[in-house]
Amino acid sequence: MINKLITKIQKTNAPIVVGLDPMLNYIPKQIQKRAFDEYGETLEGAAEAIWQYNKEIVDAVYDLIPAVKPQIAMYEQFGIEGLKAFKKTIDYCKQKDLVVIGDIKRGDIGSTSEAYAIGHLGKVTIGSKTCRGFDEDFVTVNPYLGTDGIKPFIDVCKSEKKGLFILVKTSNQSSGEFQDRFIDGKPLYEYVGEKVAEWGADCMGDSYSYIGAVVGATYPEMGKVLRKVMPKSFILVPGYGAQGGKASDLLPYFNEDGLGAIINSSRGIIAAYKQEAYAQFGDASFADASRQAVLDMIKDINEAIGK
Ligand SMILES: O=C(O)c1cc(=O)[nH]c(=O)n1[C@@H]1O[C@H](COP(=O)(O)O)[C@@H](O)[C@H]1O
Repeated sequence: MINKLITKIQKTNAPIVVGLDPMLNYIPKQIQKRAFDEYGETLEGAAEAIWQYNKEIVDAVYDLIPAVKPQIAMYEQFGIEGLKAFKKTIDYCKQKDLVVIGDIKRGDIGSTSEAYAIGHLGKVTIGSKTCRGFDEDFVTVNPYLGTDGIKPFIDVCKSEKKGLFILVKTSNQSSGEFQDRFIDGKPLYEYVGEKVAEWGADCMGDSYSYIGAVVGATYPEMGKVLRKVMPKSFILVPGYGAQGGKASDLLPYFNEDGLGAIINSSRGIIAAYKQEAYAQFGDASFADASRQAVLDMIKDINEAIGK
């Protein structure tokens, strides 16, 4: 799947991923009304609204981008109905030939991680049959539990030809509380980066490992260091746009081959129509605003990285 991701990035000339993080208050009133008229102001109604919203956005942008990243929390808040919308979104994006990164941030003791890995990337055995649960192409994983919490995910990736993005340095304000702690002269995030490189070494695609990392756009100095610590790992870079990350800071996340990073924007794309810069589109053309925001993001990033 890492090879597909790279081929798609090259084809679209867009090292970006659109985050499908639907909150009800981003969804235009006309879509909410249609869903609520049919299903009431219920979990089902909300799930229908987020699915319809996602579908319109995906239809408007799929030809421009290599990948999407649905964040499961946005769906889980609506319980089982929300998870059904999560699955529908994954399947629809795969039909459109997009690479799907399930942002699930899981990680637990080995046996539990194995169940997460099976549910999201692999197949579960039921009697004489095997069935697929969510079936994303990549997932995000939290490495706090160490190697035995990560290994089941890697094993499933090996057999399924899928991939991971492991949290190394997150984009949020408090990420330094633990991640920047110095241990024997080195920050913790560097140890985690070294581990990602080690885990990824025997998981190579054609040019990059399918064991990648997450490094926030909001910490470019650390991004620069981590790029060198994990030269063969693709880096998923959230924090551009809504969290203040700037294109001009992103060059160090890329390797000299012009590859190695994929920049995420969620709110900045899916709720673009609410921003002043795209206000002319209005509620009715929210998906066109998202398309324009994707075009602007691609231009912004490619200019900054000299492409
Ligand atoms: O793993 C992630 O994607 C992630 C890691 C991180 O360090 N920071 C971060 O913001 N994210 C996710 O990236 C998305 C960012 O959304 P926006 O700030 O709206 O672009 C959300 O889905 C976050 O959960």
